[in-house]
Amino acid sequence: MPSRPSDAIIRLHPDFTSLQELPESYAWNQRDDIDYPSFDSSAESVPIIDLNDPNALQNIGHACRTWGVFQVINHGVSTTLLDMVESTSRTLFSLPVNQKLKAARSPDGVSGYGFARISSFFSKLMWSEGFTIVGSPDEHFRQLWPHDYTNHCDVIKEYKQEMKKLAGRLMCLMLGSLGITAKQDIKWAGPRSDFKEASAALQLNYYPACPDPDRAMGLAAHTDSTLLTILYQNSTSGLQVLKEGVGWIKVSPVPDGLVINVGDLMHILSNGSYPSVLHRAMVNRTRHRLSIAYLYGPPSSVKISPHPKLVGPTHPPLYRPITWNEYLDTKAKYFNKALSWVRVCVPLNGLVDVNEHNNSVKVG
Ligand SMILES: C=C1C[C@]23C[C@@]1(O)CC[C@H]2[C@@]12CCC[C@@](C)(C(=O)O1)[C@H]2[C@@H]3C(=O)O
Ligand SMILES: O=C(O)CCC(=O)C(=O)O
Ligand SMILES: [Fe+2]
Repeated sequence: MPSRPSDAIIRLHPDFTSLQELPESYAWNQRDDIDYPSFDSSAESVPIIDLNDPNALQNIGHACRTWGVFQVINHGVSTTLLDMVESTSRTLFSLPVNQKLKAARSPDGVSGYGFARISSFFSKLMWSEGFTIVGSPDEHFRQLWPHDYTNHCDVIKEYKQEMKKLAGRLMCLMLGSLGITAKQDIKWAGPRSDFKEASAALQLNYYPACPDPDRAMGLAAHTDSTLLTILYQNSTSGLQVLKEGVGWIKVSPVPDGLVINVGDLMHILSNGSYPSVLHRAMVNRTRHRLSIAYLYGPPSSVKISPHPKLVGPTHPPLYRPITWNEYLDTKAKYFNKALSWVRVCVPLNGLVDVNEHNNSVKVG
């Protein structure tokens, strides 16, 4: 037993660069995660959608229905900004462990440095570090870089602003492809349909190079509790998505592309038409990997429920109304079974939700 709480934190946050071999606590057996075959992009690949394409709305609808994930190009976010946010993230994770721990996420907090939140559902550790930003990054960044935090804060603030614009645009397209008009049908979209009151979190993920990548896990399979997630990944591949009936498919990085995941709240809002996507991150032997997830949801007071336009006598509402915070609490308790807990009717195709996988059992 560690004698002080800080020992426990340090034990869980090793200096990855000093490890020449994979410690047993990081060695996953296949059965520890969702066990399906993996394919590279030559088998089938996640759709890449050009937002300038006149058919973007239809293409997005098709991708959401069949994949729950797609990549976008020509999205309007500048390469310079993407480079800057990547550089800030890399600088952050390169700090000495003791410095990063000054901005550690508190046990009951959301923001700050820490290991993957979903770790508590697994007995094996994940080969990654994370930093969550909810609201302003100022306080935590001042702890990390007492003398020059302002530039890094500015980069994060600008990135969040640009992501919010893009997320609003994607909401209009995703809802539009379901026959829902943001302006008329979604009250909280606001008079300009810009979803100004939306909430969001930014999650920086770092996956160091790993001596034994085949036995390690960067981030275990999960769905995001969001309406949608916008993920930037650097040029090292690692993200995989589960395609029902096929297996794990690699999402290869596309220059300046952004990955869009359908989250659980969109699954609920669409009454199951757009299923949230199960995804995970694998690691690499020689190259580190960085990803930056913009997790986007409704304002805290808004209850998300199946949209009335998608509900009728033959399509009963499958989920009960729930706020984002209530859903996050459900997720923290039931993990990948959270959607089933919000379900009001027995699924038409059997007894479990499409995303419910029996992987929340402690292993090892
Ligand atoms: C808004 C949030 C979604 C998230 C939990 C959080 O409060 C902040 C971090 C998010 C994240 C990122 C990595 C995967 C994930 C499952 C996790 O453990 O933390 C998601 C959470 C989520 O979408 O449920
Ligand atoms: O690193 C990745 O590719 C996935 C990250 C992710 O799923 C998340 O932050 O929710
Ligand atoms: Fe995710």
